[in-house]
Amino acid sequence: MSYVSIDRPVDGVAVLTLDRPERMNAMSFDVMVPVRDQLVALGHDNSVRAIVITGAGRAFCAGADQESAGRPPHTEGLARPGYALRSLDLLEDVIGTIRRLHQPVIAAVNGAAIGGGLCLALACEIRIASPAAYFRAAGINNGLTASELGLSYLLPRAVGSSHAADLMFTGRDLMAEEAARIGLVSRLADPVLEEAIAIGARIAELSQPGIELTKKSLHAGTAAGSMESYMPVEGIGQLYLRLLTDNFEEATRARKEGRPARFRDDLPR
Ligand SMILES: C/C=C/C(=O)SCCNC(=O)CCNC(=O)[C@H](O)C(C)(C)COP(=O)(O)OP(=O)(O)OC[C@H]1O[C@@H](n2cnc3c(N)ncnc32)[C@H](O)[C@@H]1OP(=O)(O)O
Repeated sequence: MSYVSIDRPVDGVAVLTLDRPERMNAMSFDVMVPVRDQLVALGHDNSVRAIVITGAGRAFCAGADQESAGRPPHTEGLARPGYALRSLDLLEDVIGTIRRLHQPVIAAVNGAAIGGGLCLALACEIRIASPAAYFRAAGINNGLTASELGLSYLLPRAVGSSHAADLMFTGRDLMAEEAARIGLVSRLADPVLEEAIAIGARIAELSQPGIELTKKSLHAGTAAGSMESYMPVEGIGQLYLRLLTDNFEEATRARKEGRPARFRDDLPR
């Protein structure tokens, strides 16, 4: 039984669906090990230029699996704190994998995104939501800390420290419209998956190294100590593509000729 499916609805775009709707796509080992492995495999597939993550059924992802009976696989001989840590390691690995992929990842949030599900959405570079979606920093409701899987790093950067604190201290539900208003998601769309695939298709048309370097600099720039120290790094990326591809000249020609640019990323000078 596989709880993850991969589709290729259009050239260059892969859709990974968490597919355990009866458990609201909660993050059990048997869901998240294949999620991690499939993401790594998509990362090595050069025909995939953008990845969409969504959930089957009513939820995007209900966070940590609260119903798994017994011991997760590969944890024989470990006491409970030991296998709880292994479970966290796996989820952190998924979040880190998304950030390390060279392709942009788009969260198509179709319903509840709770606890780790919120973190999964936040790890994606682009988040869009269905009007039915809602979000909850649920760790605090479960007697734990709301800080998990990068939330205290990612959420304030997405919505600002005041909104992040409001959500993390109260564990309240953030409905789709408010999520769009405070910038947690960039668009609301119905059907959300169709819109996410269209965004992926647009990305797939563009220069691949340009997109890859943009992803790297988006993350490095967010973490940089100062704009002045970071601008030269951005500049090196620009120069690298300017010197190694013909894309800038092609974009200029295309603009003058009133046609879409045809980027070729395989032109060594
Ligand atoms: C490191 C990471 C930490 C974390 O992620 S902490 C956060 C852990 N997650 C949660 O606290 C969420 C708990 N779940 C809920 O609050 C609600 O559920 C939802 C908001 C997700 C959905 O509510 P509704 O639409 O009313 O559906 P329903 O009847 O509660 O759930 C449908 C079925 O899904 C199962 N389910 C829901 N969440 C989880 C989960 N996290 N782990 C395992 N199963 C879950 C339920 O039990 C139920 O199943 P059945 O129909 O057999 O009663």
